[in-house]
Amino acid sequence: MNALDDAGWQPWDWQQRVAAQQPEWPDPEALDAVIKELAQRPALVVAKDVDRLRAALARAARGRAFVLQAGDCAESFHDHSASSLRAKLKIILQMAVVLTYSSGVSVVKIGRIAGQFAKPRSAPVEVVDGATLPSFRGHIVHDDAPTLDARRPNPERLLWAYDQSRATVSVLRALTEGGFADLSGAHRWNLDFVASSPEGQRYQAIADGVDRALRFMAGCGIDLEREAVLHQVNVWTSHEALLLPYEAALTRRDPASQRYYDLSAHMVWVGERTRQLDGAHLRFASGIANPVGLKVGPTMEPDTLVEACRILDPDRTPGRLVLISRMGHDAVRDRLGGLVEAVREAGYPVVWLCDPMHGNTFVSQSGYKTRRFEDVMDEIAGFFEVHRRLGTHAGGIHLELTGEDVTECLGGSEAVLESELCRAYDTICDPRLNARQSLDLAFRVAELLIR
Ligand SMILES: O=C[C@H](O)[C@H](O)COP(=O)(O)O
Ligand SMILES: C=C(OP(=O)(O)O)C(=O)O
Ligand SMILES: [Mn+2]
Repeated sequence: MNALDDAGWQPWDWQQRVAAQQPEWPDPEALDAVIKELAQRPALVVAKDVDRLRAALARAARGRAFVLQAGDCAESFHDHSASSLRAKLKIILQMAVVLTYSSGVSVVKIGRIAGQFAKPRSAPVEVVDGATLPSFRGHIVHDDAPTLDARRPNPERLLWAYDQSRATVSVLRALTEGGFADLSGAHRWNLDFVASSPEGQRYQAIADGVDRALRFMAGCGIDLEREAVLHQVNVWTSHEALLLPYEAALTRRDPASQRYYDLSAHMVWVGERTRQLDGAHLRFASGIANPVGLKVGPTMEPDTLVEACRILDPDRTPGRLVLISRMGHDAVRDRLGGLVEAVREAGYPVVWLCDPMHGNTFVSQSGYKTRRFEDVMDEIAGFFEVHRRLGTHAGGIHLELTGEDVTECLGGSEAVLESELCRAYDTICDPRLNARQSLDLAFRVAELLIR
């Protein structure tokens, strides 16, 4: 047992462990100054809302809700207009309506948003146009331009990421609490370039159905104005807790409960590349009261996963731990079952999500990092098959998507072809599903949910 296991947890004690995937900050004093500044800034979310998300996830752990966690691979400092945020929100709301309308299951909506800036990478360097450069690690670290100068880590960016996250949280709140997300407006969420497509028209029919249901309820004497659930929607925030100085600086002790909360987001997760049992990331995540996600890839062994559950959720609290399977479509049917069984036998009340993106990435002949829609769907289908066989709950999906009309993933009903990837390949990191592919996926997942 490590000496740390006996001591009380502290927000900075992860520093006694090895932290993988941290940038090499050229000026440690400048980083310290930024951390001190961040620690003085207001928290981005409040502990009460973190607890509400945990309660919602506890319902998913009991099989009573389905989680939709979605957003960019990496948020960008160059693209955070209210209109692109609105488009992101629209597609998430549309997908949730499709899932709930078709299956009757309530959907917990979580954005990869308002803090999803830092990226772990497989290799420390990349070659761009013949030049060898430090790999791009997200705008919270450096710029993505392919020059040595742009790729130098700059700690000031932690403050810029905080500022952008704060603005994003406030636009999100205005949209979700100010009428935009009212169910009676479900027609308005159809994005222009989606509306005339087959998926858009299929969605339109559902929005008509929602209207009819609302009229029916009003006709039965239910005062719809007073039903808050119809007018206010929660879209919780989440990101990978990768840059531990940023996370620790925004970790605060709740005066009521005396527990520590990472108030940079409602939920954070530990990635596939930083989930070492004796590493700094698990140590940090073990002590915060937030719901915590853990990516579970194809090399994970059942014993290791059970030990990670013990570290992250020793009290077996429903809604605390979210296991995000990202096996790849060709491995999910072989690898997932043993892990689900081991966790169940050990008695951890986790929520299982399927991330069908990160195990299915490849580089196209034309040099674009991409994913096939059919592989993504096949991994989700395999995930449902495994849970159905074991009698456990397929708790949700974790996706990289955007509300924009991009061409980053191949296939889908509009069939993006390899030759078209160059038309609108706008991501700064991994390829995202575009709005039509995302809606198409929601219809297909709804069919899996009701089967
Ligand atoms: O999600 C983002 C990760 O940084 C990414 O999947 C790793 O990609 P890489 O293998 O290109 O580094
Ligand atoms: C890096 C990511 O995933 P993973 O850790 O599963 O590779 C991610 O979700 O962006
Ligand atoms: Mn990614």
